[in-house]
Formats: sequence, C-alpha cells, structure tokens
Amino acid sequence: YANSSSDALRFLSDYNSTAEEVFSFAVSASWNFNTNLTDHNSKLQVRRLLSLTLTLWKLFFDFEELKEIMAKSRSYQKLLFVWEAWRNQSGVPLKQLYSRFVELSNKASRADGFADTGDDWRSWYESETFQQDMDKLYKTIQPLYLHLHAFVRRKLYDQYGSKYINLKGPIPAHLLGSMFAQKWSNIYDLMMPFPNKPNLDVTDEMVRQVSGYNATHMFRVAEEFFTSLGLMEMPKEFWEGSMIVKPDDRDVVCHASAWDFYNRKDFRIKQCTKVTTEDFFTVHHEMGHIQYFLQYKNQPVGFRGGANPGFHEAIGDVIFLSVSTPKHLQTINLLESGNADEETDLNHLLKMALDKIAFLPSGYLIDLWRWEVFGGSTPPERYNADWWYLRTKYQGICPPIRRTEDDFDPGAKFHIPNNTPYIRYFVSFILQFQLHEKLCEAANHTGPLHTCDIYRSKEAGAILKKLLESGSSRPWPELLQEATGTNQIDASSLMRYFEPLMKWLEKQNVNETLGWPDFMWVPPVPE
Ligand SMILES: O=C(CCC(O)(O)[C@H](Cc1ccccc1)NC(=O)c1ccccc1)N[C@@H](Cc1c[nH]c2ccccc12)C(=O)O
Ligand SMILES: [Zn+2]
Repeated sequence: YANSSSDALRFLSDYNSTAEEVFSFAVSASWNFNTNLTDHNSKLQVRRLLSLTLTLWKLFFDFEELKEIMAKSRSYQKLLFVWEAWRNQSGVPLKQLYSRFVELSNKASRADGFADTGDDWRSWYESETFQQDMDKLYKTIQPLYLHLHAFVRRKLYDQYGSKYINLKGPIPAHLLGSMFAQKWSNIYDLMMPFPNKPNLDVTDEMVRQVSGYNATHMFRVAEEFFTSLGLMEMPKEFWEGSMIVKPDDRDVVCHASAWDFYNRKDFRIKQCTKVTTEDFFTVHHEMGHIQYFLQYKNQPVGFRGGANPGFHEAIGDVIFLSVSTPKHLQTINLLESGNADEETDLNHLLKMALDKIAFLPSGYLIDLWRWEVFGGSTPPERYNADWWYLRTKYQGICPPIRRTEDDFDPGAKFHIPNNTPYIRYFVSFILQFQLHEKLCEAANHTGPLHTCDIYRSKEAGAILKKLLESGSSRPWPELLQEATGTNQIDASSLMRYFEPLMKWLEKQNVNETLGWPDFMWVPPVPE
C-alpha cells in the first residue's frame, strides 16, 4: 500500500511538471496567434475553424467600430444597417461549418462518456439538477426583468414612436445600445430617471482629465483596488507581456481575455482598451481572472481553475460593484460630488440594472440554445428559428428585419465560433451579488447594499483570498459556504441590491403591460 501511494504521488508530481510544460507551449502558441493573426501563426494552430472564422472577420467590418456605432447612434436605419451587416459577414459564413463542428464535438464528448457536449459542459457544476437550478434562478429574477423591460420599452417608444415600438410587443433588437442587446447602459441617456443629476457615465471625465486616463492608468487604478484589499499586485511579467491596446500594425482578436501560461510566472491580459467606462469595467473583469490565477498558481495544474466557471467570471465584477458607486468614483476623482442623494442613487441603480439585469436572460438563453443543439432537439434546419424563439421568449426582443435559415445569428456572437461556454456568465451575475453582500458585511458597511464600497477592507480581502487560493481543489458548494454562509447560488442578494429600483419601477409601470403578449409582432422594415 505504501508503495502504491508513493508511486501515485510520484506519478502526480511527474504529471504536474509535464502538464505545465505542455500547457505552457500550447498557451504560448495560442497567445501568438491571437495577438498576431497571420497565416503563419494560424498554421501552428490546430483550431483551423477559429483561424478561418477570424480570417473572414478580418476581411470586412471591424467589429470594434460597429460596436461603437451601436452604442452611440440613435438613428433607427443606421443601427439596422450595422446590425444586419455584422450578422451577414460573421454569422452566415459559419452556418455549414457549425453543424459539422457540433457532430465532431459530440463525438469527442461521447468518447469521454458524456451524452453530448452540453452534458460535458454542465458536468463542471457538479449538480444533478443543474438545468432545473438555473431555470429556478431565472424565474426568481424575471419579475425585475419584466419591470425593467417595460420601462425601457416606454422610453424607446418616446424616442422612436409607435411605428417601430409596440407597447405590448417585443423590442426591436438593434435599439438597445449593443450588438446583442445584452448590455443596455449605452442608452442610459434615454433612460435617466433624474437627468439633471451628475452623469454617472464617467467616460468624458476620464478623457478630459489632465493626467490623461490612458489604458495603462486604467490598469494601474484597477490593480490598486485589488492591493487595497491585501490581494496581489500584477507581477512585472504581466506589464511586460500583456497587450492592453490594439496594435496599429497587425490584426488581433480584440475580444478581451486573460491568460495563464501555467508556468507560475507569466500572466497576461489581451484587450483593445479604449478610455471608456465600459472598458474600465472590462479591465476589472479581466484583472479578476488574473487575480484568480495568481492566488491559485501553486495548486497542482488540475486545480488551477475557478471553483466552478461562474466563480472565475465573478471576481472582477464583484470589485467593479464597489468601483462603480458614486462614492468610489469620487474617491478616484472621476465624479465631483460623491455625496449620493436619493436621486443620484436611483440613477446609479438604474444604470447598474441596464447592465446587470438586462444581461440575465441573454446569459441564460445562449447555452439553452447550445444545449439543445448539442442534444439534437434543435437540428441544423432550425438553428436560427430556435435562436429567435428563445431570444423573444426570454429577452422580449425581436429581429428588426425578417430572418431565415440562411442566416445564422448565434454565429455573430464571439462565444459561439470561439466555442466558449456561456452559462458561466449567468451564474456569475447572480453569484457576484452574494459575494458582494458578504464582503460588504465584512467591511462593516451600513446602509443600502448598492452604496457599498469595500475599498481598502482587509477583512473583505481575506475572504476573497481564501476563496481564490483554493482554485478548483474543493467542491464549489463547500467554498461558497465558507465564503458566504450558504452553499447555493441564490438570487436573493441581487434582489435585495435592486429592491429600491424595483419599488420605483413598479410605480413608473403602473399602467404598462408587463411582458410582450403580442409575441409574434415585428416592426415594419423602413423603406
Ligand atoms: O466575454 C466576456 C469577457 C471575456 C472573458 O474574460 O470572459 C474571456 C472570454 C474568453 C474565453 C475563452 C477564450 C477567449 C476569451 N474569458 C477569459 O479570458 C477567461 C480566462 C481564464 C478563465 C476563464 C475565462 N464577457 C461576456 C459576458 C459579459 C461580462 N460582462 C458583460 C457586460 C456586458 C455584456 C456582456 C458581458 C461577453 O462579453 O459576452
Ligand atoms: Zn471573463
């Protein structure tokens, strides 16, 4: 017995060092490709699908520019042009490839003993009832989503008129400020409850600042929040190796990502950072991944992951829940008056809901669709129809122009061609409020949860550190229990955070129709 256990330990330590070398080589090759999209680098890549997709994408519109137009334009026709152009160039070419990809992916998952790839991906959450758990979570937050949806639809009705907005129907998908109608804070200016209060979108202030908010400064400010909690600073290799602005001499994958090179030294972020509030948020999101890498770097390779994938996505967002408060924005002098009066508070809560609540149905449905595709209940000839059924059922949005099966709208969303699972973000958006509530208690916060800023709280930092250094070495319910006192993903913290907004929306919507009973309605196509 003694021999076998020492053999086992030797095997594991050999495996670990070998795995580190193999992983490190693979990650380096992938980094080189993602930060320099040339054919040479793609030949090093077994992921021909990705390189083919990216080659297609390189040929046409630059997604970053289209994203900016979707955020800023208030022209119905212009938004429609951009919305359709992106789907024609990114989604349509992928359709045939995707059904073949599904077959191959399922084959690989079945070889590992799973029913299909959806079954494989769900297994990471170690719950026999995972799909039901997610559906229950969704139903908990749905009342809040319906009120936000009704309020936003009314404001869009005021802006675009009765021709394009049906107050009992779904909202045309291209009017919500982002390419996939997942993040509505770019139309916050149309939604502000109290327009004459300080503008909480601090982009202008960041650009105006004499010290010049540039990408490096944004990363340094984010880093300082983590170290204020007693967490780790970014190592020098991070600053040497990261790509934090889009290079002007080559094509890169601009979708932000964080990289662990599995050598306990190299950790990087790749982000085409612009000086905007949105990118300031993404800097924190990505740095949350890096902090996780740093905290679990001495775990065996097999345990270098989030407690479950939702935890990895939540860490940076938890920090940003504090950063985005008027009080903290004033602390880092991005806002003059931090003394949040009632009205500024409500403005802030609505802006947070336009990101966090608006996102939830889309964070849920993307893998609902993919699980049905991998599971076979959605065959290739119904990919687009089922996608739009789920988009209308859960998000209450509709396509601004007719869609057919020649289109492949899911393929326009990065995570589908990149084959990155998505339910992790839905889990994260619920979990981050549980963690925030607990960290605020540890930081001796008093007052409403949405005004809490854990900045400089070593007690809060200690709870986070204990969670992060465990990696995936123990079951996530145990780690969640130790960090928050409950062992379940639970939306009650989120509902408490937004309670003042829910009360306000219920008053605003007293005469509105909640939901979209005219389920099949679509807007006229502008002549
Ligand atoms: O994709 C991202 C951020 C990118 C990422 O940090 O999650 C990145 C995605 C990725 C995965 C795999 C390869 C390439 C990119 N994930 C990571 O970098 C990462 C690194 C280590 C562990 C886990 C994830 N956010 C999602 C969801 C999301 C978060 N906040 C949002 C706000 C508004 C709208 C969407 C979002 C999105 O944009 O749809
Ligand atoms: Zn992430």
